[in-house]
Amino acid sequence: MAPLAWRLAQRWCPSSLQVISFPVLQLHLNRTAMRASQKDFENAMNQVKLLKKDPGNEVKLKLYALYKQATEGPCNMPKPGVFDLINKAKWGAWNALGSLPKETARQNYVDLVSSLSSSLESSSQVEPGTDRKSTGYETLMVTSEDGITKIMLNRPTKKNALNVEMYHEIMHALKAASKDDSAITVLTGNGDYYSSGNDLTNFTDIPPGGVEEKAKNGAILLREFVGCFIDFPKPLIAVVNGPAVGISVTLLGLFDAVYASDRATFHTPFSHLGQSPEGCSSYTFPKIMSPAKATEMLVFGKKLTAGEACAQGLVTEVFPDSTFQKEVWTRLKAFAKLPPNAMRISKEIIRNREKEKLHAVNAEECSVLQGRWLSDECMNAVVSFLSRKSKL
Ligand SMILES: CCCCC/C=C/CC(=O)SCCNC(=O)CCNC(=O)[C@H](O)C(C)(C)COP(=O)(O)OP(=O)(O)OC[C@H]1O[C@@H](n2cnc3c(N)ncnc32)[C@H](O)[C@@H]1OP(=O)(O)O
Repeated sequence: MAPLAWRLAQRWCPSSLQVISFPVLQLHLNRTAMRASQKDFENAMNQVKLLKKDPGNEVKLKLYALYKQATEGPCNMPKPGVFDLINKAKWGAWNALGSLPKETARQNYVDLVSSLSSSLESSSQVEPGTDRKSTGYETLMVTSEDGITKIMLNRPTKKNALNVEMYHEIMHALKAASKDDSAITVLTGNGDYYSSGNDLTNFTDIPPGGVEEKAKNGAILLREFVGCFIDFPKPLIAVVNGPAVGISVTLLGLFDAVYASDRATFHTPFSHLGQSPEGCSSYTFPKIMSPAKATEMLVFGKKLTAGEACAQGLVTEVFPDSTFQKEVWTRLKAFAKLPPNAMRISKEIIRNREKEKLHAVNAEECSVLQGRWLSDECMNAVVSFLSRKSKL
């Protein structure tokens, strides 16, 4: 039997559509809207065939899954048997997209192909300057157009859990976005989740210095990571496409606006995990929603619906999932046309008053968490998840 990689390579462009030779320039000029048209989608399928280099199995599975979701909707195949490795991998990737709307899948497919085209050198010419894609990210899809830099968490099969690489890549993408010519920056998730929070396998890779060194390194990384959100100079908007857990929720207190699908939920189960709040939430949440409501979330782990989170001020506005992407991106594109320097300066005035305090809170939270990570309560919770005994 041919190796898995080769057999996937033969199937990664699942369309039977004929190759239509639209120039790549047309693809970019056609993209007057953030949402991909059917023509963009077809162009992207053709682009895939022109890639010179193999993008690897993980990407090919993503392409397959997004294609199926865009054309057929949620996974409708029965789960293949354990020995049917190829179809099981494909089924897993498609199924992980959950109820992601077809239009969003189509847009994500186009974005993914576009980022591949620039990173893997398509054999076609890409017109410079019309549209920019950041390259080289393993865990993110970063695009920049219409004055908006979109940073999309891109580990849908792991519910966009943040592994160590993703923490670094987000910091890198934020630093790049702070200097690019976009007016606003958006963070969102690919697939059915916004993010399931810290990747619990981050706890498994113990360095020679043991668990103490691991906890110390984790606290240093977390402090730097949250610091990037505190200092981010442009309007930063969260487009919460689905459930959000842990650090992906706490960070929302540092965003300038939070738009959520009515499918989204907000869950900070720190006590269940033997941990404590981060992302400056011990300071921002009581201010945003009252100390008692913040306690329900951060201490007792109460999960909020999008409507509840909006009523408590954590979320700016909730949209029906069926129109979420359309309504939010229309609004964001209008915001992105506002004078960028005025927006930056207004944000600075609001944020500067709080910056010193936020950095101090961040430092304290990281130091407390460093201790929590060494506790039996935390270790037991992580082992329990990793040995598949528990889920939220
Ligand atoms: C530098 C360090 C900084 C640390 C900062 C600290 C932050 C604190 C937090 O963020 S606390 C929150 C931690 N998150 C969790 O505890 C979530 C754990 N995940 C779950 O409970 C569930 O996966 C779920 C409820 C999110 C989704 O359940 P569902 O049944 O819909 O899906 P699966 O469980 O089958 O998930 C699909 C695959 O994704 C893997 N996965 C999901 N979330 C995580 C995660 N947080 N860490 C690691 N892996 C995760 C899951 O294991 C499945 O993988 P598999 O297909 O290989 O089995």
